[in-house]
Amino acid sequence: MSKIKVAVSGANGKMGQEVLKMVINDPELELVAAIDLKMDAIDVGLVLGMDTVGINFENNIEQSLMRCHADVLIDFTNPQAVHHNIKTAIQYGVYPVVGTTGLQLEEIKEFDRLLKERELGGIFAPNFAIGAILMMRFAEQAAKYMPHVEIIELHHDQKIDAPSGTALKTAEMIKAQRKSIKQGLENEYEKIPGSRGGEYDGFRIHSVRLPGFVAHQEVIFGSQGQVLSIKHDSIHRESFMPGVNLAVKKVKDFVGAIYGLENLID
Ligand SMILES: NC(=O)C1=CN([C@@H]2O[C@H](COP(=O)(O)OP(=O)(O)OC[C@H]3O[C@@H](n4cnc5c(N)ncnc54)[C@H](OP(=O)(O)O)[C@@H]3O)[C@@H](O)[C@H]2O)C=CC1
Ligand SMILES: O=C(O)C1=N[C@H](C(=O)O)C[C@H](O)C1
Repeated sequence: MSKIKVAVSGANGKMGQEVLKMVINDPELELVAAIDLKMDAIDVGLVLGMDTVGINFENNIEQSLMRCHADVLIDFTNPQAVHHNIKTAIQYGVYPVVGTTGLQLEEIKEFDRLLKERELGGIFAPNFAIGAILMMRFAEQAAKYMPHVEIIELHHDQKIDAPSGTALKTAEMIKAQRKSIKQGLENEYEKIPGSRGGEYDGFRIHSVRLPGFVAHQEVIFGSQGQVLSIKHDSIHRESFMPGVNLAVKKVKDFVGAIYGLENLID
């Protein structure tokens, strides 16, 4: 069986480096490009602290995809870069697997249309950790019975977007399960603006950013005389790798955009 040729964008980032290791160590995958803006002509292995692997970092996605004939592009960049990278992948007939957060639902719909035009699949997953997928699923179920809810997500202090993609996806799943409720007192007020967090469909999302954290989320449900807490912790970025690996291996089975890893693991 031929190997799946993989290009990685955001390859020198925190997630990108973890993805490079995962791809290099999987005999079914072949790393064909490592793209990152400020990196050029340095062997990937040297940056990862390994032996050379024969693939140099590149900083121009168009030139890179034209050269490398990748099957799949894995993108972990940032909300500003990801749109262009996905469009470029589709243009070159490459299947995108996207972990970058900050994309709007409207943008994913637009990618769905572009992917279908080219008969390609694409996977857009705000979180690739199986535990996080279960946490979201359990929260979705709980919202039917305990509709009063708040989300607290906690991340490292290098994270640019808030709330996290995971918190937004959880909020969308909760919204689909309950009638909108404007939670809290009518006349509650904030002595410091933002104290009650961001509002989504009448409930609150709180974002904590501190050194020491990786990626964590707690969904808290409250009703008469009881609270239910559903919590997930990614304590290392390797937690995301089995999900990314699965997405790379399954993306060619789809046409159009798949939003959420849960759609791959039923
Ligand atoms: N879906 C999931 O399971 C997960 C998603 N994420 C998401 O992944 C994204 C990346 O996270 P993280 O690795 O922590 O971030 P980092 O900032 O560590 O990495 C992003 C990398 O992308 C580079 N970059 C910026 N613009 C481009 C471009 N146009 N082309 C190629 N590379 C570019 C950056 O370079 P420079 O630093 O020079 O700007 C940087 O090296 C975030 O959106 C985060 O929310 C994170 C973890 C899990
Ligand atoms: O930036 C991160 O680190 C993470 N981003 C994703 C998100 O925004 O949900 C996934 C995970 O939480 C880590």
